Amino acid sequence: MPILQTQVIDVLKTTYVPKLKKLLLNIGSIDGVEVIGNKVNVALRLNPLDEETLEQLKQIIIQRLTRLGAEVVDFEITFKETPKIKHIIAIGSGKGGVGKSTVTTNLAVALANLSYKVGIMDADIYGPNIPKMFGAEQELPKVTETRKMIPIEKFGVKLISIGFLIEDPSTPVIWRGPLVTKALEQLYEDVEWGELDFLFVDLPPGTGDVALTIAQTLPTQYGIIVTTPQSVSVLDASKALNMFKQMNIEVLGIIENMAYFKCPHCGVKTEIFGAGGGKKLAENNDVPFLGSVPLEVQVREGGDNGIPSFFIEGNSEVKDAFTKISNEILKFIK
Ligand SMILES: Nc1ncnc2c1ncn2[C@@H]1O[C@H](COP(=O)(O)OP(=O)(O)OP(=O)(O)O)[C@@H](O)[C@H]1O
Repeated sequence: MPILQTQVIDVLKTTYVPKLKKLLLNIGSIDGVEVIGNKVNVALRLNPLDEETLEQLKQIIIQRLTRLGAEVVDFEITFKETPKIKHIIAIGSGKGGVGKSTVTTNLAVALANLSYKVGIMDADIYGPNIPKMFGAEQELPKVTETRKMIPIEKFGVKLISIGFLIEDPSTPVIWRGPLVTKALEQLYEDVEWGELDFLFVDLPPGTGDVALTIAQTLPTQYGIIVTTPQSVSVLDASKALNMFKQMNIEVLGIIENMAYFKCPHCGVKTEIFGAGGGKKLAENNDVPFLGSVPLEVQVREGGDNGIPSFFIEGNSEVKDAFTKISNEILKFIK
């Protein structure tokens, strides 16, 4: 019986990579398969692998193709270049609307302002807000000769978002499972990030598929949780925190957003969403409390007008809050 190309592809699709316990297709792609009589040529493009794992992987493929009748198996393996990023920090929240994108935006510009090389990957593919927060909605990333996207640069931060690539950001993206995985992989791997000190990943709210995919496809080291002081938000935030822990992502800490409102006329502080929820969450879980950000009209206006509130003149409490939180982060990682 002649060996069919489709049979070889089926074998490759169902091959697990030893040690990593991932399917071959989770760490790369099949570039080509050629069958000439009993000889099979396999071309693969993979994430970098150590020599031992690569050798074991080849042996597994050879064994399985031998069972199909192959007598000679030749490999042509190329490796993907992985981005040169020192620290990947995922920003999550339990509930939507607590200010996760606002916090991501302002932390990124605060660190860029300290001369760090910073990027944001907007992984909120169901509601990408980062382009709007940076006033970059009309931008379209250029593509290099090697088919990599060049991030849009605003306020010293490199940005990639699905929002740049869909025609109408108000139309919800209704992708599921494998398409989401592919899109997230591309938003990370097929981007000319250059060298970065920090890549912030703005996750969708909650503990769904995207967060899991990020943990599996990106070498995410750290997580930050954003919550309001309100008890429902804190309860959901604790689920997000546990999700990070289960995925072996080190929790850098909790940020409490919309912590209080200071009346611009009389200076009285009102704790609209209650007080201390974020701090308590941090204490109960033995993770650092990174700081509080006040509720301010300028923050909302900045988000709507595409100017990060860190840059708004006279907006010192918010700027101070983000400066302090950035310094806390830098204490843990540099
Ligand atoms: N500290 C703040 N003061 C005033 N407005 C704020 C503050 N933080 C966030 N906002 C506003 O609240 C709204 C929601 O914020 P944002 O989009 O950052 O939340 P999110 O948690 O990323 O939401 P989601 O992920 O559900 O889309 C925005 O209009 C934003 O400008």
